[in-house]
Amino acid sequence: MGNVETTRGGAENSNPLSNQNLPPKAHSSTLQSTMPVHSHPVTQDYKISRQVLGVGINGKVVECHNRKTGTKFALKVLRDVPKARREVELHYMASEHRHIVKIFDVYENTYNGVKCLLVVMECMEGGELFSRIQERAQSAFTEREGAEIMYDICCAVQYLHRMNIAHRDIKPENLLYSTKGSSGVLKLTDFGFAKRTDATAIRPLETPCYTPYYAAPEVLGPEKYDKSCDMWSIGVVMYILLCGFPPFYSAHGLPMSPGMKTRIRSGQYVFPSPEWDRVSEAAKDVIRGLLKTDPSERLTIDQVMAHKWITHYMKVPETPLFTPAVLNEERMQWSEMQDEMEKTLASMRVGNEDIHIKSLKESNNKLLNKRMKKEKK
Ligand SMILES: Nc1ncnc2c1ncn2[C@@H]1O[C@H](COP(=O)(O)OP(=O)(O)OP(=O)(O)O)[C@@H](O)[C@H]1O
Repeated sequence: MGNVETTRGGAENSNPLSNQNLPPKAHSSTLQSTMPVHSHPVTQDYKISRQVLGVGINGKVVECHNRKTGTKFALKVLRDVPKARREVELHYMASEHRHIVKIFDVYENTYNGVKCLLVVMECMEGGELFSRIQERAQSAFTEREGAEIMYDICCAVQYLHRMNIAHRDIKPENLLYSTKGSSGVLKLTDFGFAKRTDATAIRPLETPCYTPYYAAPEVLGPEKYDKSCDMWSIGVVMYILLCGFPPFYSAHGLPMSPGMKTRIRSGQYVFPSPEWDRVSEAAKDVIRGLLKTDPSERLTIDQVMAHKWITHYMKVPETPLFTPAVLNEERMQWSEMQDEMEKTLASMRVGNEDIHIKSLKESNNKLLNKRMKKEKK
């Protein structure tokens, strides 16, 4: 890290290639916001490389170079469906922030009759957050560095929440460094599950009914519920950052047990010895506030940003942490941890999609109708 400068946490707009603040070109269409979308072939402006940077469930990310400047970018290829449009739109809206991966250009091109969205992003060459900490095995990784990282992540999330956008997929794989080395900036990416939470967001015409699989969003209201999912994720990332293992292990060092999901839901976790012995009480206080099972009790991003451990991260003790060593010891279990976090995030989202559940009266289900008639008698 080591990037404590005045622009920290603020928006930046330095790239001349950016279309932001420019009106859409004559041959471009626009999405819901002012995002310009080019309809000419992406290959006119960028040379696409065979180098695959990553593959996700929604599409491939490959390396590309701007034909005029030779600058390297990452190109995400998505099938042009409404969900992808929402992803690109919300990511673009937020992409001016220093700690959010920047989108430079968007194209809508058709390949073999399939409409695609092609998103040109800054190329994140520094790898994932925890891979970088894992590489630190030889030098001490301190609580203060952990606090600085959390400050950066929280800045990005505060920016999103103030724009009424919930990310809903904050996890270690979506936190990437811009470059290798100490000048790398940590940024949040992958808006595949992001959602607008303000009243102007498009909602179904009818009042939605929510299925509370994970918690009760109707108690909190959908807006706050979506944001509270991000807060839970921040809590998990912070916990791992300070010790190297997730909060909901069956027991540190043992494989994930089937009961882990239940424990996540009931919020059972501990701060085991020796990893947590020297971690400050202030850090544990933030984690306790973030990992509350009841989303209405969980800290909001503004509350976290006001907490001394985050605000005064430069005063946090420089206690060496076990994190790099534990991450190295437990490489094998990392993918299981990722799966479990993914499943939990998914269950939180399922509880709060804009799902309209038909009333029984609207049902065309013959069996159900038969049963209702029986019950009336
Ligand atoms: N801007 C970037 N620069 C470099 N690599 C990137 C960039 N964006 C994404 N990647 C790589 O591509 C992978 C997939 O990207 P992304 O997470 O955006 O796709 P996705 O289909 O939404 O994935 P997921 O399955 O995680 O939801 C990432 O894990 C990362 O390794």
